[in-house]
Amino acid sequence: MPSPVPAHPPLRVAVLGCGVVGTEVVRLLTTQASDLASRVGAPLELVGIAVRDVETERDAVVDRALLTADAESLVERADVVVEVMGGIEPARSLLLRAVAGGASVVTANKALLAQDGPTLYAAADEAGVDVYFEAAVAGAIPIVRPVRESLAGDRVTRVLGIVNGTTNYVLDKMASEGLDLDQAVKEAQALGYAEADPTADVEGYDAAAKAAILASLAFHTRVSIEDVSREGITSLTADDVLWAQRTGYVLKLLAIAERGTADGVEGVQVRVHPALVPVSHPLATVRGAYNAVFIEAEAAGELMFYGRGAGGEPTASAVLGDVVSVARHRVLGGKGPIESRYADLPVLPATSARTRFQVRLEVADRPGVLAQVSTVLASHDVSIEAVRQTPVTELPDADYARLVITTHAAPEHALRSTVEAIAGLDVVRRVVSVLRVEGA
Ligand SMILES: NC(=O)c1ccc[n+]([C@@H]2O[C@H](COP(=O)([O-])OP(=O)(O)OC[C@H]3O[C@@H](n4cnc5c(N)ncnc54)[C@H](O)[C@@H]3O)[C@@H](O)[C@H]2O)c1
Ligand SMILES: N[C@@H](CCO)C(=O)O
Ligand code: NA
Repeated sequence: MPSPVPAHPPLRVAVLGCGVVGTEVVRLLTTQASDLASRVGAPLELVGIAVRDVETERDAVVDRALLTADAESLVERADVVVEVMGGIEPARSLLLRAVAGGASVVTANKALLAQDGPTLYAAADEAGVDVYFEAAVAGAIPIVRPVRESLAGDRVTRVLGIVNGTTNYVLDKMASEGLDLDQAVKEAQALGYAEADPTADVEGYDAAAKAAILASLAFHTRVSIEDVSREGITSLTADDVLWAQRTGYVLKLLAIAERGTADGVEGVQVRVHPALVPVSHPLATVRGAYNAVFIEAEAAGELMFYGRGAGGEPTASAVLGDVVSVARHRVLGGKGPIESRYADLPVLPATSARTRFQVRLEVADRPGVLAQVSTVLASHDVSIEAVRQTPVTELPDADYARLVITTHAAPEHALRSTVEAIAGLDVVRRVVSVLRVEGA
């Protein structure tokens, strides 16, 4: 026998946006209504769905009578506002209006939070309502709550994540099926993983937004998207993917936030860029649109959170979890955590990061070349970990060889000047690529 639904008055829920995620949120709110009511202690009554155009064709689960183009008045009739429309405006104004009117909010909008989250957090704190955003980072994976609550007693030192499903899907398809970047992006769009403008995915903006949110939570410091050094995957070639495989790595777009020092100052360093991950590292096994976040904390040690990072249904799971939490607070009292920024660490320049690198070169195939290249590395204090030289067998007349050099950790600025000096050597025909190695 299902337990009887307690006699608390219904909580009014408004959903803003009815696209990939919104449709699934509406579906779960509708089909799981009875279980959700039991878990919350009150029925969740869907009072409206804000859309751009009420005439647009919709999934059958969406009750057309609930559609409205008037999002402003909808938020004023709700106890809980779910924002899944994306973009900065009008999402920001609508959420501020919602909290000012006493509603708690749940949002999947990492772009907004990474750009101007603190304005919303402050307004919600002032109004005594909740802001929950589990879906904003790594879709269905519980990561916001673990970092902001479960790890609140520990000292996080590093967060390393695959937090963009589209780019992971694209890189995986390039490696496993030889698709080119554009073909793979189209597939990711069709599957509902990509942002409205997939440039946000492939140029790393989406991952940078998530990196900023994770860094803020993990290090109790305000980090905005402008603080994140960012590089996307658009300059990666099929050849880069192939050479990664040949040398024992997998190419991934990583979001990295870590404690560090620059000129004796302790702070945090936050960056997004493609990186070679050794095949033996847990992050190398993350395929398709899956995401994973690897956390190092002083007492907990290493933790990895893994699951579906994109797609309507998985993202809606995270949204609904938040809806239940904020709704429970309405029924039972209590409130979720507020913004924690007491540590106020400086955000260090990207050039202060120390990483390993893999440099691929085309060099003259004659004696003494390797010695010249390694002399340049040594004179810049960059230490070599491995070198691999391969003749160019597919071009019988080629008078050059391929050289792949993997370095030990070196500061980014040292590596840049080293590569410049190597490129200037007569025996070097071309610097083909310079990629960071992470997770080793
Ligand atoms: N798709 C995913 O896998 C995923 C995962 C995690 C988070 N998110 C986030 O969830 C949000 C929604 O993503 P999506 O993939 O569902 O996008 P989408 O483009 O499929 O849906 C957004 C919907 O909101 C509507 N909308 C936009 N502006 C509006 C306005 N001013 N008034 C009324 N309706 C408006 C659009 O018409 C569209 O139907 C974004 O913030 C996105 O970053 C998406
Ligand atoms: N476009 C995003 C959606 C999930 O935030 C991705 O590909 O990961
Ligand atoms: Na999540």
